[in-house]
Amino acid sequence: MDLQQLLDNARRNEALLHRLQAFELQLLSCQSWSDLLRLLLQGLPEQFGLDDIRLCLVDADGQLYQSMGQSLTPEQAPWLEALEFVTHLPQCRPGPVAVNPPWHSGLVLPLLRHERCLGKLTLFSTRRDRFGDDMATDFLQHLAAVIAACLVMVEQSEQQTRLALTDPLTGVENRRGFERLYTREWARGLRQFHEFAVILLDLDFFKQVNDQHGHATGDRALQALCNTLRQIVRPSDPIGRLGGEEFALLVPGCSWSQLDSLVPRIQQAIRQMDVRNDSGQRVTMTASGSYLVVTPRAHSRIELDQVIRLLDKYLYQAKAQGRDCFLAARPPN
Ligand SMILES: Nc1nc2c(ncn2[C@@H]2O[C@H](COP(=O)(O)OP(=O)(O)OP(=O)(O)O)[C@@H](O)[C@H]2O)c(=O)[nH]1
Repeated sequence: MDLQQLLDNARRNEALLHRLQAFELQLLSCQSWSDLLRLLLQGLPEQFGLDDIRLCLVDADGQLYQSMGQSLTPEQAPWLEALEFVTHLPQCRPGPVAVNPPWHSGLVLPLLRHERCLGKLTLFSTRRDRFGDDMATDFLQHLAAVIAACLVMVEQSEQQTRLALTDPLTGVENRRGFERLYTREWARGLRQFHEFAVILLDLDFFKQVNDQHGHATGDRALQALCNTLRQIVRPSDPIGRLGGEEFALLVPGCSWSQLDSLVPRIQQAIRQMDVRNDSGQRVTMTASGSYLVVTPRAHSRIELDQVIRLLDKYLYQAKAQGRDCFLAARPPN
């Protein structure tokens, strides 16, 4: 190799190093799955002229997939399909890998954190000479180590966010969490011209349950209520605890006629809940509530607070009508 070639190589390496350093800074500023996955799936190929990348992640208990699913917006959900989740990954060494057409060269980088393998990143190119046996991979291994650290960091940050949005007793969304999902559903409804239902419900005579059977029984009743609701709606349908014993359900794509059959099923399931007091005796429960269908419109945004205020009025009437009663609310124009 002559001097000119050596200089050219050195310049190329320096440029690559700068790009890697800039990319690492972007990685380190990621706080959510949305930031990190956008950077890895879109930024990495763009900024390094790669033809494709594949990210494989170890997710033994499905928690990682769930955490990403909860955090990404419905529009970002296809990113999950672009990732590969495995329960176990055999040790792999960094270096070139055999690839199938249309790719002509590939490089695999294990994502290691404190000697634990979190996954692997594979880079693909249509150029045969892009990833060869003689290629130095130390820069890229460093990048892989930063990616691994960011995966751990973002997972922790997402856990904190989740905790801040979750009701600790029942595990459902708290008011802020429910509001966030309502806002997301409103935006989705606007884009896809679809409606969604909101159901507000409140356990009847709950103070008596606490007074007669103790607070622990009351807590069990609230947990049983949430488990019951979870079994009736789809796993992805948001359930929120808005306060004490007041809960709300958001049911995407649910029409008035579907509510006509869903609401009685909810009432029936609550009547059948198996809540026991400290002596093992069954405590029967009922709930009252109100419901409406929200149709998002571009010109007038209806906030969750407005919906809940309206539903509260009907809930109050339902209670006044003797409880174990759900009323349809007249939606705002
Ligand atoms: N066990 C338990 N009780 C709670 C919790 N949060 C609120 N409560 C109780 O919920 C009860 C609500 O009572 P009220 O608002 O009078 O309503 P109610 O007795 O259900 O009467 P109606 O709603 O009119 O049928 C109060 O006794 C609160 O102390 C909780 O996390 N655990």
